[in-house]
Amino acid sequence: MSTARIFRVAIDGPAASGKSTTAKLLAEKLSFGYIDSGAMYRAITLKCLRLGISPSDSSKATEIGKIAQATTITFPNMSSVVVDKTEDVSSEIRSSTITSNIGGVASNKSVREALAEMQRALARGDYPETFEGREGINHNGKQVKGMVMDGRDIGTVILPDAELKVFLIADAQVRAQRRYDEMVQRNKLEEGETVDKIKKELEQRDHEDTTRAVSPLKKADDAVELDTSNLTIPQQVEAIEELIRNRMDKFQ
Ligand SMILES: Nc1ncnc2c1ncn2[C@@H]1O[C@H](COP(=O)(O)OP(=O)(O)O)[C@@H](O)[C@H]1O
Ligand SMILES: Nc1ccn([C@H]2C[C@H](O)[C@@H](COP(=O)(O)OP(=O)(O)O)O2)c(=O)n1
Repeated sequence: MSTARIFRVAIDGPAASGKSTTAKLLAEKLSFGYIDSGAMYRAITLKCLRLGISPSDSSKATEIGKIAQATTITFPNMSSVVVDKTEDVSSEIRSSTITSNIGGVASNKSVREALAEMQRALARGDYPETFEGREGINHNGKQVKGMVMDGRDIGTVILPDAELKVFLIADAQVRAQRRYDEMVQRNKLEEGETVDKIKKELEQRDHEDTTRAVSPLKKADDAVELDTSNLTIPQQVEAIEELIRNRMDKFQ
């Protein structure tokens, strides 16, 4: 088990506010680990759908919780997510089918407990030894001096004592336009997709995320809020990097 202290950065915020882009770039610059907690919820949603289980079926809540407990999620590098050590699901978990079905998984208490256990272990730097017999939970298989984790409840529930908490926000129209541009760029624009439709979907998901009973999205009291609406990606990375560097001076 690791004893070295790890500088933990929690980045939360609504959908498409820039969390994962910013977190990945920060992790690269600072040689920190990066954990995309949303990818874990997406991976469990994918598994349920493949098993023919509707995540919103409340009669299946216990079963879905067991699926989460029994699933191994690996991040072999910053952008890849592998389930059960065999399949790279990085691309498939980003589909609109997964996004529109994720609410049932995200509001399932036992799923959240199972994923919270993994996320905290990852943030402690207890790679793979934390889950003996379930090796495969690691981050690039190496020890790091810091960790950036992004999601909805990282600063409030998962790492309430994180060394730095950031709450990223951006105007809904701006977020929808960015997601639209991303889909065009990746050649993933689906039939009938418009900026307006994406905006409505983002707002619907923000509503679900902020109103669910378990671990709702909310800014932690001690989080630094950053509005990325009028920032470039390098600007938002620099702003957070500065916060990290200032606090790292006093860390250890
Ligand atoms: N400041 C910015 N300016 C322009 N595009 C941005 C900015 N920040 C993020 N993006 C883009 O917006 C989209 C959503 O960002 P992403 O990091 O995926 O958000 P989240 O992880 O919060 O859902 C991505 O295509 C990303 O490249
Ligand atoms: N820590 C987290 C991370 C994600 N979730 C849920 C709620 C989110 O709407 C979905 C998808 O999260 P993800 O960060 O992948 O989504 P976006 O990139 O913002 O579209 O997962 C969560 O409940 N808690």
